[in-house]
Amino acid sequence: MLRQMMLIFLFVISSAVIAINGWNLWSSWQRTLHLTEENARNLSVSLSRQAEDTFLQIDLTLQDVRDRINQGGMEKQADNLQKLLRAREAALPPLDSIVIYNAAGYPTLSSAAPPQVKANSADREYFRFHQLSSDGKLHIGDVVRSRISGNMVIPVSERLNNPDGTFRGVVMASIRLDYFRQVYDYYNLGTRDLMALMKADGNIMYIRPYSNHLINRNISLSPLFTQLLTTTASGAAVYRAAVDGRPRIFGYASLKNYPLVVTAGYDLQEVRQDWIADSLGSVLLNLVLLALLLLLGFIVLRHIRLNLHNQLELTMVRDQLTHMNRTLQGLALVDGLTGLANRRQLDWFVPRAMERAIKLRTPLTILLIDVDSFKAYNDTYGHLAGDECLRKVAQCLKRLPLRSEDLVARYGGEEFMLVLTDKTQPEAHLIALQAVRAVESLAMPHQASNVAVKRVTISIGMHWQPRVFAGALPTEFIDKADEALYQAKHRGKNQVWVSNMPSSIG
Ligand SMILES: Nc1nc2c(ncn2[C@@H]2O[C@H](COP(=O)(O)OP(=O)(O)OP(=O)(O)O)[C@@H](O)[C@H]2O)c(=O)[nH]1
Repeated sequence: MLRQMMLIFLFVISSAVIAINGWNLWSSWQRTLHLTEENARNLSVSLSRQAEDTFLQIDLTLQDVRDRINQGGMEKQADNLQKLLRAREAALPPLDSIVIYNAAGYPTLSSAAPPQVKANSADREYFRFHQLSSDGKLHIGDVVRSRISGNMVIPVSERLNNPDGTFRGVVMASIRLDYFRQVYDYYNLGTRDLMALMKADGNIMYIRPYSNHLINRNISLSPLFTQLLTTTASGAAVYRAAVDGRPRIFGYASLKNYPLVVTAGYDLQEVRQDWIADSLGSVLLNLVLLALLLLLGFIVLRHIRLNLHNQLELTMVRDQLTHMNRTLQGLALVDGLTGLANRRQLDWFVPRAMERAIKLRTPLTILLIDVDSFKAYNDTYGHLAGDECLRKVAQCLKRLPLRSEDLVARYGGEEFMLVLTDKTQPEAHLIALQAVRAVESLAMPHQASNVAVKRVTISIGMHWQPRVFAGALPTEFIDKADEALYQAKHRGKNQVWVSNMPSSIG
């Protein structure tokens, strides 16, 4: 029972420790995910603001140049425009150059003097865009390598119109890609974490970690464009990056005024590794505590088992001793030849029977039984046959209708005694007569007997006492029965003689 309780206790405690730790780990992981999503979202919003500012400054510069050209023409204010372009380039760090192209695609004015005639841009995507589109909006083109500076740049441009609305050329400000490298490197991120500036159509403009072959790659099939941006302008989510298929915790934000999107993604595996490294200490500590608890539990269990084992052994030894004791007691109280109670038991029993009779005021009877002419039997049939004869007489006496309170015992030699409790005199007498007849009925031949039937017979001296009074001695009873036995023998044997009776009832 104790063992089962201990096992249940250990099971419950270990399950509770494991469950609590599991729960803690799970909530800690959920917290980490949530915090990382928050960080990613904040970072992407911050990057989008920075990009918004950068493009706004360029936008305003281009609008200014366009307005001046529209108002005063190109040729008249060429010098002033040239100065303006240089001043703006110097004032705006992201700028690589500002160039004004004519309708044929040749640079007519540039912040980088002198304008290179060879650097024709008529084939550029942004140039063709403005050639075809007359809406006059700011256009952010694909990343290109500048034919003026040789740098990778993002061309931001506006269309220039003749007074009649026909295409006059393009004013283009190029932003150095390197500028975004500087900005993005400012943030201390892991090697697999990712930041990207993209056009709203999914074209990558800048990506960190930088990879040349990813520039201008279109990832419009990424969940960012197919799902997330269709519902919210900014947010966070876990998905596989389109560029390398690695799962990341992404934050994303669209720019308010420009068709651009910024994402910042924390590598899920790195986040998990950091989280594991952080949690490992407490997990190990808990595991060690659990192991210690289990160890302690099993030591206690072992002690319980040993104690139970010892107790079991002690019980077995006790039972064996009790059994041996009973056997010894039995041996000490039983007559070896006949299996009846022996003299020792009889000596103990008679006073108890007397006490009981005194207490209950019931009669008590003693029958003293003697095998007739037994010396002659021994002499005739031998001592062993004599033993066998005694055994048979004993069995015969055992079969008498006695109660558990009565006792039949071997009194000594060829003599037996019957102690009958709570019997009326006729009842006791009847039992005595039954005993005499039963032995005679055994029909054991006894040629040397001086009893006429020439069989083994017994004589019984009976003493019946209606009341036993306090102070009476066992010997008084036995003596009376002995006297009666004497009478039975004297009067011809094979009969019962009742003490104080005038004649035997044979
Ligand atoms: N075989 C055998 N004989 C025993 C045992 N105990 C006593 N005897 C014998 O029993 C006989 C008793 O004989 P006695 O006391 O002279 O009396 P009896 O011959 O029976 O004559 P009555 O009593 O007058 O009939 C003795 O010879 C004992 O040796 C015993 O355990 N086994």
